[in-house]
Amino acid sequence: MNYIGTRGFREPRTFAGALLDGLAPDGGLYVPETYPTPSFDLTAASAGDYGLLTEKLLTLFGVDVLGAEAVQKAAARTKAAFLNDAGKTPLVQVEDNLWILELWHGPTLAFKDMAMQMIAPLTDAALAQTGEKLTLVTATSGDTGAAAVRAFAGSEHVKLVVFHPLGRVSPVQRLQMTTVEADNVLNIGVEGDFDDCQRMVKRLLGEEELKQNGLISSVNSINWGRLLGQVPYYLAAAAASGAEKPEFVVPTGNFGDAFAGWVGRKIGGNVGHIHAAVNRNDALAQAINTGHYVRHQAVETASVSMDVQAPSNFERLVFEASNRSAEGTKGVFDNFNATGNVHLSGDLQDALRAQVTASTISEEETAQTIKYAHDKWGKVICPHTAVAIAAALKRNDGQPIIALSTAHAAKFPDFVTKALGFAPEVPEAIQKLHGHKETIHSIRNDEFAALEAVKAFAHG
Ligand SMILES: N[C@@H](CCOP(=O)(O)O)C(=O)O
Repeated sequence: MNYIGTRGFREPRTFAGALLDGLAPDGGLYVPETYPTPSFDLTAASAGDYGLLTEKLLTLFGVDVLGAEAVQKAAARTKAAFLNDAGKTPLVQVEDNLWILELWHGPTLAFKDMAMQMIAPLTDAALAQTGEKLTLVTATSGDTGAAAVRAFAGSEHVKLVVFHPLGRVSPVQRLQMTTVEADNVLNIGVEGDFDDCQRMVKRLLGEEELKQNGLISSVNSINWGRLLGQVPYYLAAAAASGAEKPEFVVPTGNFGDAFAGWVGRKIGGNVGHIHAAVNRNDALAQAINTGHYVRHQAVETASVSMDVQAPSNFERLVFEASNRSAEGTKGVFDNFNATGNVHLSGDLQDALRAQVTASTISEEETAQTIKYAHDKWGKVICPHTAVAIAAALKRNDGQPIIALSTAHAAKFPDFVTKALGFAPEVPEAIQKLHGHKETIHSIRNDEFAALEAVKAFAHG
């Protein structure tokens, strides 16, 4: 199993190569050369042990180049982050045809833990093979950074740099990143928004100066390894629901999670339609629904981790929807990067909509849905989950729907308290964050400043 780039890069890369590159050298995103066909029954496999399902999937996607031991360790760690306190698939049925998949039982109380806990040991194994050191640069609107810091803090061969938009992640998310004392972690606060941070990361990945000092990659969902860690839970949830091809409604920022669901369906899993639910930062939904892909300044919302206006994984969807046209994909994203305003062809629009649909949820609807979920089902949900459930309730036509619940409500206490009239219960993992020293290195919104900060840290 080899990987190729969405913009034409065709030198075969193994999984280990794609993991340690992050982005393809021409700026494209890695995808499998062809999607594998499992020789095992995906539905039956996922009804059983989540660790075993993950092991099989990782092997199917060529992760076994890193050895069976690394695959087993990675699968065991993602399983620990996935299962609920009772050791079960965290799928909760709230209506006849509506389930909530609670993906926040990992150490930082967000769905990012599953993939991050999985790729940390895989990264160690890949580095053990090459004997090299690695700097990971990562952009976050809150949850990715916290999960990455947790997974990589103290790692011997990895230095981790996390860029977050200053003042634009929740206080809990910030504390999860900035109170971890580890010499191999640098938290950078950028005077900008998430899209600025993500642009910096992509730029840094191509910096020759940094490459001279060792490998450089990212643990954002631009990295195929990150995305792969999010495929198993679609299969496990579909199996646990007992429904035939349930639709998944995914709260969406960088579009990695929704694309992972798409992959689950592509390889023949019991995964039905994928619907992306976005907040007011809805460039993705506008692109899919109107054909206009326009870059806007991100606005601040309650579902802060979804404040993304240039979702990286839209590129993978465009690549697949255009019958894997690297030329067409490159054209769309070169144009978007240069002008911030692209009109997608009618054929491409149709093809995109055949793969994924999308809708926008307002702040008011988000607050109302938090209240509704509590009053109707006794569930206290976070604003991101509320965006998904609001979209799911609008789509509910009697078809089975699984809405993804991506974070614990206590990570966003202010908005949830306002919506409910009382504060969500605070788990011990969050209580423990208070009273520690925070370390943040602030920079202006400037790529040169980002390069200087990473160089000083990576070379130090
Ligand atoms: N929602 C994210 C933004 C980065 O997304 P990723 O899936 O590409 O890591 C966050 O919480 O940081």
